[in-house]
Amino acid sequence: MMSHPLLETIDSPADLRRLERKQLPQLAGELREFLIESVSQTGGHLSSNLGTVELTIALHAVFDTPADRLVWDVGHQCYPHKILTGRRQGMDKLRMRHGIAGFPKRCESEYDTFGVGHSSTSISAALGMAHAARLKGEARKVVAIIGDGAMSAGMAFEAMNNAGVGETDMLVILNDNEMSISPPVGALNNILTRLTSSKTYNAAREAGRHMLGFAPPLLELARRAEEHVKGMIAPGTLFEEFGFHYYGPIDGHDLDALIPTLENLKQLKGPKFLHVITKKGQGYKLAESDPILYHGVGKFSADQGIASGKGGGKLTYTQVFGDWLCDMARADSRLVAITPAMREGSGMVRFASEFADRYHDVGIAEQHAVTFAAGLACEGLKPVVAIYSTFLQRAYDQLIHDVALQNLPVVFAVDRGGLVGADGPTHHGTFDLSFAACIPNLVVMTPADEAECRRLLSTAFAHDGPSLVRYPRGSGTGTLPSSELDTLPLGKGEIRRRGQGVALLAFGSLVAAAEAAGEVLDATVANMRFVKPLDIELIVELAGNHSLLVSIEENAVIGGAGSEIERVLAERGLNVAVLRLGLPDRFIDHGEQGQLLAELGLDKDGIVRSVRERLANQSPDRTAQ
Ligand SMILES: Cc1ncc(C[n+]2csc(CCOP(=O)(O)OP(=O)(O)O)c2C)c(N)n1
Ligand SMILES: CC(=O)[C@@H](O)[C@H](O)COP(=O)(O)O
Ligand SMILES: [Mg+2]
Repeated sequence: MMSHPLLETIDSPADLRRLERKQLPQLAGELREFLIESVSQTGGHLSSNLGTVELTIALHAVFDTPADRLVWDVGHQCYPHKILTGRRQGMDKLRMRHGIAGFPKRCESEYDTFGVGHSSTSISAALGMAHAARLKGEARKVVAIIGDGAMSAGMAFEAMNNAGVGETDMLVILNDNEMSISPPVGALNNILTRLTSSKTYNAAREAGRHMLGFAPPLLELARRAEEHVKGMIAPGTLFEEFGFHYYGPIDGHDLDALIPTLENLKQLKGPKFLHVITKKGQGYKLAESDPILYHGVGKFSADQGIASGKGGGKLTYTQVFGDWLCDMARADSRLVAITPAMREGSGMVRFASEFADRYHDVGIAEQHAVTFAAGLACEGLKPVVAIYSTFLQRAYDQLIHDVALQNLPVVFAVDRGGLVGADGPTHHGTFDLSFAACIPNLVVMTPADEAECRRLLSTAFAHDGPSLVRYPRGSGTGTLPSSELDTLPLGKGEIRRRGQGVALLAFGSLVAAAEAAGEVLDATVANMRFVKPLDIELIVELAGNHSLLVSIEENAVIGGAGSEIERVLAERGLNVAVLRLGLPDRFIDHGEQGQLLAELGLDKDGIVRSVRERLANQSPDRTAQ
């Protein structure tokens, strides 16, 4: 690591506030350099953090943090904030087991005012904090910092709608870098582009400094500034119509514009909206020219950049889905595909270019994505919603009310099911089997490997009703899918191995670990494939000739597939011992996927251990069969 003499003197924002204004550009330079070095060694979110260096310095310089509240949206741009709030040295374990989290986390620091990872919560949370401050008679300031992508979500507008009618003091900063993970979409993006590309923007960049940049007489100046900016940029922006006082756009990399503007805004009352223009990847040429590639990175060489694909890597489930989507689209013209702003992560880049008119990126709008799919299905199309498990949580009512209740044939390709690793508890997809299994009409499938994933996607597509195929982040056993679009029988599992006494009933990502454990235990191993409809015939058969049934799933053990198996057995009066293995009733921290599974006893050794312990404690009348 290079030395960062000024940055190394900053252990808290109070240290930063002691610096002279003229030292801040040097601090920004060192902070940016430190970010590139440290993220290249740990992996993490890079482009967004490079874009918020100056904004973060300005916020901590102007506001009295932690008494004043900074509320970051999504939180993937919070590394400069972490570094300046006493966690610089923790950056070498960023997102690693027992290291600091990749997102703001209340239990990690008093400066992390709101836990986050999902987008578009900041304005609501900040409004709540601002109301609380008013009710408690506390003079603190509250600032929400939200990106242009996150701003497109319904939740952000629900909060604006609520905040704009009152006089509650709060500042919303729109960090507009004209990017979501992929290029931004939608009408809001067009509005922002008009605001920032108008002829007056360059003038406004200068004017922003002059109008809000010098203090006395502050209120008079600010009032004039407000009117002036409003009139100069646009006669009435969308945000003003919501009841916010709109300022900007200003250059979010210019500390001389940011600091005086924030100082003045800090003293104005009511809901305020500051539009800041930044560049994703700022200051690191490679990330500036490919902010998508550098949005979320693994380890890489800071000098050389991310090595271009060498090929030969294991096929991921995401790629299996992406290939299937293109093949199925070619075979069936009714297929349309929808992503809520996750084109790259969901494996849809090729589909988007080959089937542009059947591809819909709806922005960060999971609820809309699902109901939009329902509408398409009503008219005879076959929508495929590609969505991360954790983000589907946002659209639970839409899944039930708009899709399942009307028995509409929408396919949910649910990626990142189970533990996702470094993103941690905000992003683990560990509840979907529980929340999907209880929905009538919905078929719920868990492929055991990549080849089966493709076949279950085809099965889902052929099914005349709602269906969900849930697969994990990364690769599985490496079983290569065929190029066919063949299907599997609905609600039928398979026996992978016949053994004695114990039957392991495994779902999806844990079938391979169950098979390995089955070898050690000489147990029967079933690949259950379907959480709904469960293969009841298979369960009854296994209950008849084994003394212990063990359900194994990468999902909350409460309400998951194992619970369903127990329910089926109880309903039929089958008295066989059941051990349910799955995720415990607590949130699982960040860490490497395999390591987390091992710690939770969901790898081969853990399964063997749990089964042996259970057999050792099992009463003799239940082990007699
Ligand atoms: C509810 C939800 N949906 C999707 C995501 C995935 N996601 C994380 S960052 C991001 C883009 C956010 O864009 P923006 O707010 O403009 O921030 P930027 O990446 O440009 O810094 C998306 C889609 C998420 N975190 N939460
Ligand atoms: C912040 C966010 O929500 C995304 O950037 C997420 O971290 C992507 O996860 P994957 O790396 O699994 O695509
Ligand atoms: Mg953005």
